Amino acid sequence: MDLEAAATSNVLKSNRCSNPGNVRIIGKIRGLTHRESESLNQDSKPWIIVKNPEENGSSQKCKVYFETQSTKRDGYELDYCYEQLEEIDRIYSREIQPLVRELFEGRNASVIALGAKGSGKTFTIQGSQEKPGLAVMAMFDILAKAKETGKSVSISLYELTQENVKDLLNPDHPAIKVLDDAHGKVNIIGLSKARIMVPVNSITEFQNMYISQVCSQNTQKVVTDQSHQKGLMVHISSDDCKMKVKLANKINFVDLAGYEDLRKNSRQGTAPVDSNRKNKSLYALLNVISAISANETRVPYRESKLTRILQDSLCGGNRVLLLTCLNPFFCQDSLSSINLISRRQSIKQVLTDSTNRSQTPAKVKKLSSFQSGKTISASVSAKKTFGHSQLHCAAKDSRNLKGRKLFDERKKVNSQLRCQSEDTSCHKSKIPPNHALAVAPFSLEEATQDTLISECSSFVEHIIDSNSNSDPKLEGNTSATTDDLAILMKTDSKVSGLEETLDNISDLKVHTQSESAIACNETKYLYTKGDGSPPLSERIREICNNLKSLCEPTPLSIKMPDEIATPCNNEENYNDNQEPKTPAMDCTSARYCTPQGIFDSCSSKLKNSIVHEYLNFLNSANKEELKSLKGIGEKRATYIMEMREESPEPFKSLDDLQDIGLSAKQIKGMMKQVAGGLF
Ligand SMILES: Nc1ncnc2c1ncn2[C@@H]1O[C@H](COP(=O)(O)OP(=O)(O)OP(=O)(O)O)[C@@H](O)[C@H]1O
Repeated sequence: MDLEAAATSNVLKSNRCSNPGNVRIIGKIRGLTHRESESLNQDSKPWIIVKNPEENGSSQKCKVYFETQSTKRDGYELDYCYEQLEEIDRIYSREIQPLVRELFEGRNASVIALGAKGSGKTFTIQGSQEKPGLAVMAMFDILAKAKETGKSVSISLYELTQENVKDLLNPDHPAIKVLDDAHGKVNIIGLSKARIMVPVNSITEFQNMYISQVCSQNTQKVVTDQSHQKGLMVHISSDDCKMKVKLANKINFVDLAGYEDLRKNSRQGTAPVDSNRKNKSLYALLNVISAISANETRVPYRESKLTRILQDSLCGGNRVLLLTCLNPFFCQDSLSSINLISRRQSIKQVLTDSTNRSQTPAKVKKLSSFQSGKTISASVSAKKTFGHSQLHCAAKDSRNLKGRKLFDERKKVNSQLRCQSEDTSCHKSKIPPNHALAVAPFSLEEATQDTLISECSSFVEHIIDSNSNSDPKLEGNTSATTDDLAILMKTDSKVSGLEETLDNISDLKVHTQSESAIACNETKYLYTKGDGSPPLSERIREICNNLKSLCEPTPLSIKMPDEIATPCNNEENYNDNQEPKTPAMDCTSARYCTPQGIFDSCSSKLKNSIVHEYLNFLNSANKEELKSLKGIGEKRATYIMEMREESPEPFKSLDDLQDIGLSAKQIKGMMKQVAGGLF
């Protein structure tokens, strides 16, 4: 493995082992402006009351209470909250200085300011020429340390408007692209740092560059009233002669767009879609942080451009500081934002506690759940605890909250296989979205077979994933290409009875020309030469049997839930070289033996296939095709096209149709129309 690949491997390795303790959530009550302090009544009570850990005594957490809180709740929990009169210098020395120190020890960091409009985010992060903000203070220290250690410092400045990234150091440059390279590492293509280094020699030079660029964009902001997020990336690099690889660490400062409560906006008549877009980066960020805190294997970095840009600073042992800025006077958006953040804070706590208490059993449970094809894991069970409350609290706005996906248990179950293939480091299923549709949009037979093939390719990706986990040589190889598969094939040595099973799959001649079928053939090759672990062969058998059962008048077998949990060291099952036998049908359950049971099983598979193809259609059809569907007119079709620009596959389950304003009843009606049209 060359050095660059080794470095990439380390990045990917660190992506996997996140430490929940690395996320710190703090608050800051904005100081008063001159005008506010002049008009302030001496007798007026403070709106926000803070009880920091030292005052709390027994508690390690800070509690924030609001004077005008309508509901009697026990305050909002944060790690710490800085009061109105506390200066930014104090936040710097307590929160940022340690991050700068760690930056030079090889740890990335992200400082993200969020909160309502006018809550002091820009003032705290960027500051002004007279009163430098946290980023400027950090730069001062970074330059001094870089001089000491002989490292070079460069910066990138960007602005995110909706999902478009703009290079502030070179505003004429076309939109920046955020892409994965062949190793699954994020590349920000076109951003000044990536093209030309922008070295920083002095703090004045930096301050001029930073404040002037961001301020010029602020002027635009007033004109367009679009949500802008501003980001500063400070890169520290050094040439390691021995490794001949330029090592770089970075600290990010992000000033998020002002948070706007969706409920308030819908009451005021603002389109929920617009508000949703404004808050999208925040929701996506919180989802990522929740997933990292929960030690999830799949972290939804792809939900927004911001999380993609920050990906290598959020993952692993890197530090994240969420700074919640609060308005000193009543502000509904401040209340909503702290509510949102503190809920994540308690999630973080729940998950950290549960992870600490049962680290080993959790791992075992996760492994066995994967082997058994179930999605039960320690983190999932922990997630249930908060997922429920999240759903409850956001019930009214669930249509608008795209970021809710991570907390939606129903979706979690429905998208079990999809989640496997969506691991950030893995490639997605290779089926082109409109492949099946190009022939016949809702061909049941093809649809069903396609789903199974897709299941098969997802499964291949998971194997690659698990191989790279278990084999240190292959660690980080999660974004396997065909070449990577070939390497895996060579390294593996034994398998039993799988070639024939896979031959059966190819005999069915399902989409032999499609990329997904190629993926299956690769799997076959992989298993033939590979170190196929017994539970995997059991899974292949299951897929094969599913295919057979769909192509024959009478199903050969019906998979019983218990069967999946076959122990992996069962030699009787796996050590034979015979053709895999169709598992005997367990007739203890009358349900699966009766014609009714068999019919039910087949129809549920067909139903899933139709849904799958329908979603594929929505994710790939052109506007005119979309408009041909019941319930989709010009407006919805346009919105779907826009959604696709932000995310290539916005519809992952039927529930996602609620994002375009369809009710559950309408969705059901649409599906009835589709299924009814077949007969
Ligand atoms: N600690 C402080 N002391 C005095 N004035 C402050 C303080 N923090 C912020 N301000 C003032 O409050 C106003 C709003 O601050 P700022 O622009 O930083 O808010 P913001 O959250 O970035 O707003 P937006 O979401 O619109 O970008 C500014 O005029 C700023 O000078």
